[in-house]
Amino acid sequence: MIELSGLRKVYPSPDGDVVALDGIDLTVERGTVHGIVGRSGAGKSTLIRCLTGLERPTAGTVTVDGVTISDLPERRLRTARRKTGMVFQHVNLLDSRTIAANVAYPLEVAGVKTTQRAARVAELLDLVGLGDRAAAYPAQLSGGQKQRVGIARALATEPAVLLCDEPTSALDGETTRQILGLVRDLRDRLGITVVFITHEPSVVRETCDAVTLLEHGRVVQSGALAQVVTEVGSPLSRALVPVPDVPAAGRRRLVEAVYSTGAVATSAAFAAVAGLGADVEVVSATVEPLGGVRIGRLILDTPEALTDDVVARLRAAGLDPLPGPAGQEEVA
Ligand SMILES: Nc1ncnc2c1ncn2[C@@H]1O[C@H](COP(=O)(O)OP(=O)(O)OP(=O)(O)O)[C@@H](O)[C@H]1O
Repeated sequence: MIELSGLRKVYPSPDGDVVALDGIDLTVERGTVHGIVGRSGAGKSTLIRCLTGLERPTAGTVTVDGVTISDLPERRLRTARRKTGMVFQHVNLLDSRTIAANVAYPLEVAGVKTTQRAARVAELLDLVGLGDRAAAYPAQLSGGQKQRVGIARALATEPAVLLCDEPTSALDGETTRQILGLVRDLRDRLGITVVFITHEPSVVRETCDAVTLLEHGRVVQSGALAQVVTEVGSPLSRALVPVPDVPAAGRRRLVEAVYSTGAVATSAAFAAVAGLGADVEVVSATVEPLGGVRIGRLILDTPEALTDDVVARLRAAGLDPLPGPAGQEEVA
């Protein structure tokens, strides 16, 4: 559905070139929600702008729904952009227009006839749960309702892809959950492909089917959510299934272990840990619900001499263990 190949974007600046994207290869499967995470400046927004065609890559290709948009001339790009809807953190609605007229706007621009427009707008407002607010004005809506209008407007031209740039970061917890529920619902009902930029691990856990971590314009880790969280010691496993900090002082050798209840029940994992004996201490742990299973992450404090045995026994019990570096370093 979305194919990025060797995508590179360099911004020239008086202090030297800024490499925002440095050779990104990425596939986003049709009908999935794909999270893009990474620190500020990692290149997330640049990636989204390349997907919309607003930004021309310095090198590489961007293919959306079979069309290589990075090669298109400007005029054809304008039509191709209708295949991509965008939702931002702050919804820019036209205050003087009703909700219905805001959602109708992209249809007017696309030249859709008035009668067809009215039917489509009603359908879109129903889809986002605002069927009864068509005549309201933006000032009369809550932040979450405005975001729903933004989503309806983004879907007006029946895009194959919905690009979401931090759409929930200005919303409270409950409203965020409702908007994330709506995004999943749209994926299921419309089969739309969603690319979702976020800073929040909980948003990825609740919404994404797959996730990509960017750092300095490069892909550090990418894959199905269930897969990346069980890659013990990986940055996405640690970020998405966090455990409380382990103070380094007084520790012996730390062993990190991960399991999924898809393969090992928590009771079996705990029994394996208990079987290691009183000399092995659990210093931090969590069990996080994720995609219909639960993911457990444990940090064990182990006598140096027992480390190999602990690793072997945890592995035999179906956990993925990773001994930390010898010495006092943290692995949490
Ligand atoms: N128009 C531009 N001109 C010059 N440099 C830019 C431009 N846009 C982005 N950059 C630089 O490219 C790099 C990636 O920026 P980008 O905005 O894509 O990161 P980001 O991951 O979206 O960050 P944030 O989470 O803070 O929005 C940064 O070093 C940024 O300063």
